[in-house]
Amino acid sequence: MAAIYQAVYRRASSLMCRFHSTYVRKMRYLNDLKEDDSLCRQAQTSGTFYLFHNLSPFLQEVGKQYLVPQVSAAEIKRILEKFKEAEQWIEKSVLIGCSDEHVPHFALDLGALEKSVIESELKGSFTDLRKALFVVDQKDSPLLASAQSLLRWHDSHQYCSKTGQPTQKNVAGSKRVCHASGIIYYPQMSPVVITLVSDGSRCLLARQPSFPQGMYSALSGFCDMGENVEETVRREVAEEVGLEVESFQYSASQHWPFPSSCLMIACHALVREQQTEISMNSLELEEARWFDLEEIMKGLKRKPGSSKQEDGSLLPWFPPQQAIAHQLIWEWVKQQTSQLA
Ligand SMILES: NC(=O)c1ccc[n+]([C@@H]2O[C@H](COP(=O)([O-])OP(=O)(O)OC[C@H]3O[C@@H](n4cnc5c(N)ncnc54)[C@H](O)[C@@H]3O)[C@@H](O)[C@H]2O)c1
Ligand SMILES: [Mg+2]
Repeated sequence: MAAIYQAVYRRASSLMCRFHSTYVRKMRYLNDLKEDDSLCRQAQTSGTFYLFHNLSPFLQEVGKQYLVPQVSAAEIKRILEKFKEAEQWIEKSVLIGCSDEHVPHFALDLGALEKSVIESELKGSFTDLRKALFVVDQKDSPLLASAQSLLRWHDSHQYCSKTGQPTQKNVAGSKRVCHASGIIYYPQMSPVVITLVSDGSRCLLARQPSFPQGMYSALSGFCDMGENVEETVRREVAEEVGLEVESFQYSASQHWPFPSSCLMIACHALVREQQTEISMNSLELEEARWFDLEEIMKGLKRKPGSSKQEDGSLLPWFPPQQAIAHQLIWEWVKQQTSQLA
């Protein structure tokens, strides 16, 4: 009966979908896969897989490029048969998207299997995400970041925090259930605000002790429970550099996988021209200072390796394109240069 119902449902939704755009149809299909375990299990047999090993994505180096291969289900099966555990491993995969033609994409972490065997079979290597995000084509970075975040979430939510019993994932990996308590766990992210403070003609960038040498970025901070974005912006700027935000404007957002699954909410904030003296919180930051337009333009042209001077000191450089801080700095430059024009 259930099978007949599902077939009728699929036929009805495919008829309805004819009137929808490619995007709408794709989103509806992904949602169906999340809701319907048997549909998703079937999709695993025709999908493609992005492989990870202990949360490091699999890349192939071709010439000077790093590619993120999509491995077919048949290829995965062939490799897994070497370990005699094929079926069990496919079950661990999580749905991360699909093509316009509805070929589903999954991410699969083969962390417990011998890394070198998989690497030599597929001619590539598992690469730390902190490197991978910055060497692959820019269109692939968000996919690797969100896939790793979802895999990490599953890895750290194997047990119910109330009963201590194992939790079970649905086939798509969009939730986990504790059958003892009935609690459903959904993947979580932490909202973080990243703010580029300006006094009208300069912008404020800072260094955390953990940053690579010479790199400066916009101020960032996790949202506290109950706060809205505006309150976080005002609090973080006050806490970290002792300034009061007068006005702020939302710019864009980005998923960021470090330290684990952040939703970065990027904003521009203005402080009063008369109140620009920085009082830095040295528990969080090792340096915070104002930069004028010329310094910013020079810093944007520098790469990490090119910032060292002959006397060993480092000239400032800023986060790469993949980080939303980069976009904030460019928006500020555009706004400043349009004012000058
Ligand atoms: N993509 C980008 O351009 C970009 C730029 C800057 C920072 N970031 C990210 O923003 C994140 C937050 O920035 P921050 O370190 O300045 O935050 P922060 O100023 O709030 O300070 C971090 C501290 O906040 C506490 N904290 C509160 N809630 C937390 C949570 N949910 N998870 C972890 N720690 C929590 C911890 O004590 C931690 O040491 C960083 O992890 C960093 O990766 C991204
Ligand atoms: Mg901070």
